[in-house]
Amino acid sequence: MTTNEVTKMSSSCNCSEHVNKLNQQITVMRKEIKNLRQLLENAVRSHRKHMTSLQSALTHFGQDGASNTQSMPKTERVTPDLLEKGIIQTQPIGFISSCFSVKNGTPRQPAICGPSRATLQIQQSIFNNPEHSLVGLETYSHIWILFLFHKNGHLSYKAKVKPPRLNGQRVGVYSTRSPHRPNALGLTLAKLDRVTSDTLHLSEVDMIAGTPVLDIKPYIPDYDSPHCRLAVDSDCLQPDNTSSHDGTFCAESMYTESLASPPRADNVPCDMVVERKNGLPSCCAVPRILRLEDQSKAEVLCPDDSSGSSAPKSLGKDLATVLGELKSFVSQGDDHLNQGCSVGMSQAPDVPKAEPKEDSAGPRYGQEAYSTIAGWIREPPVASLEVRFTPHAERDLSNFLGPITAELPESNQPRFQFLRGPKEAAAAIRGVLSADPRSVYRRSRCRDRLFFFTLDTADITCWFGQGFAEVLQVRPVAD
Ligand SMILES: C[S@@+](CC[C@H](N)C(=O)[O-])C[C@H]1O[C@@H](n2cnc3c(N)ncnc32)[C@H](O)[C@@H]1O
Repeated sequence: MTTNEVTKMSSSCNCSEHVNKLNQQITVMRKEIKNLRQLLENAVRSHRKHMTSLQSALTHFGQDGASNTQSMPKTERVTPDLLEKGIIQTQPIGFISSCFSVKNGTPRQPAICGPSRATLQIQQSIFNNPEHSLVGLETYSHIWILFLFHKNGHLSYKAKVKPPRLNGQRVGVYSTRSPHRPNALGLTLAKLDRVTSDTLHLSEVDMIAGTPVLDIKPYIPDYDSPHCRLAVDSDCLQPDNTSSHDGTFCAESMYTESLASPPRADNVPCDMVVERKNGLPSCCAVPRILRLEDQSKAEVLCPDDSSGSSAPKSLGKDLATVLGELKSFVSQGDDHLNQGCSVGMSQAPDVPKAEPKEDSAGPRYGQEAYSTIAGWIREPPVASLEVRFTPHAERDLSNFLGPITAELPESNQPRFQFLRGPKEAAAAIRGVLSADPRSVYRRSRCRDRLFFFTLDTADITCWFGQGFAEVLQVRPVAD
């Protein structure tokens, strides 16, 4: 309805209430038109960008397009001129097979759902012998996975986004892990359970089945965690140390021994304990205090040592004393010790809270924190939920078996493809639901509605109440 029509109507019926209503409707419609225009503009902008990239790629690869990269010699997929412009024709090294088939109900970060399992097979089109590319990787417990958010549905993005855990508040896209970003690239730190030939067996993943993987790299705390970098650097600078002053050299030397999967001591803040290997410090994001049979080798990092030095202090004390010291150190308010550590945080008592730092210069080595994170990561406005199962749902779940093994031969019961059994599935369901997987819209507008998601071969039905999520039914997926 046009403004003229509204005016005409108002003069004929002279009913001010009616006119007010119509005016309100017009305001709403105008807003909607504005939003639509914005969306359209974004879509056109994004389309133009992609056309430009495509055109460059087409020019380079010939008019039949670059999609036939499989038939091209591997070395010719990227040429120096395009590479220099930041344009590469990506080719997935493999595709994820995972226990999550759709985005809904997939953990927002790998750490919230430990048992989430997946496999990744390296494609033959990448290497003639894909298994060769994985030699040595089995010595690492975790790997970085770089992947494409191929199911984003659209390629549009905005400079500010509303992370679900921030309950509607906006922040810059680059301060978040939002899937909707200019180059739809995801980064996940996954646990590497084992390697068989050309296949990686993973857990702690947040990627859906079919996700194209562009690259993998070993997770090396000495390079990737600022806490560990400090440990390595400070030790390398000791005058009596035979290694060079280069932290890289130092870090590589100490990893000549392979790291067996260390047991976790979740009650100890990570990155605090340093174990010596080959006379050099080996720090780990997973604390290995339980492995320190020879306690004379144990060292604790004291980043705010009054001497100003951040060098490790030798302890040579028993485990209880070490733990006591760590606890009191933490409770004194040295909140920097835990920042940046994600392993075992949920179980860690006395974990200090991370506040956003006001100092724009940021932390400096040997002075303040090694790394800082936004306060809402650990203290989001959206509280985590208690997760319950109805007796009916528990019975449903107990019917499931893990994948076929020698101990679990064929049977008529429903089976999981990835998860090892009902216990692991229950833990995964708890992980997904306790983090409240609903969108902000659903959380605020669609209360008490049923929520469905698929985990491995099970369809889960649940509902959300005040502060809890309750699983009502666990059924084998229809197909
Ligand atoms: C918030 S992102 C974080 C991913 C990664 N850890 C990161 O930081 O880049 C995780 C969410 O992305 C979505 N997702 C996972 N795989 C996807 C894919 N292939 N395409 C689109 N969305 C995906 C799921 O809904 C999941 O909850």
